[in-house]
Amino acid sequence: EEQEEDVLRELRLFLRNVTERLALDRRFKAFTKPVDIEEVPDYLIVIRKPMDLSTLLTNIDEHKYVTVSEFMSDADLIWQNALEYNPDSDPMDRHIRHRACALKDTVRAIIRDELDEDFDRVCEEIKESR
Ligand SMILES: COC(=O)[C@H](Cc1ccco1)c1ccncc1
Repeated sequence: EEQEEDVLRELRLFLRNVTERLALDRRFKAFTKPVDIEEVPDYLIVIRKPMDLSTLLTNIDEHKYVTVSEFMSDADLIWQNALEYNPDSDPMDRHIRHRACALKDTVRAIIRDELDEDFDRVCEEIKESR
């Protein structure tokens, strides 16, 4: 009902704010747009589900997420894909993996510090009811 749509609107505002703050962080520049398949032709062979911060924003606007947990599953793909596609010991791979780990830790810290657990529970109840 209307109260539920008010809750999901607030969820989208929270998720947009988190995602935009990540996209402004210079460490996460490589994660802001999809990996360029022309530049990296084997990327889709290795990575089954590409994800990036701009796609998270599109998903939010398309009402794809009813809970923070659903958002986190896609957000986690960004750093997981980077660790998987860039596993080597060369400095470039180590650099993107360091940034991937920083992204993982930063998302978790923001959610821990800023997501109200009662609000999250209401979102989970809406999800269960649908
Ligand atoms: C999330 O970004 C990536 O996984 C690409 C993969 C990539 C390899 C070559 C071109 O792009 C990346 C970008 C910047 N620095 C390292 C790797």
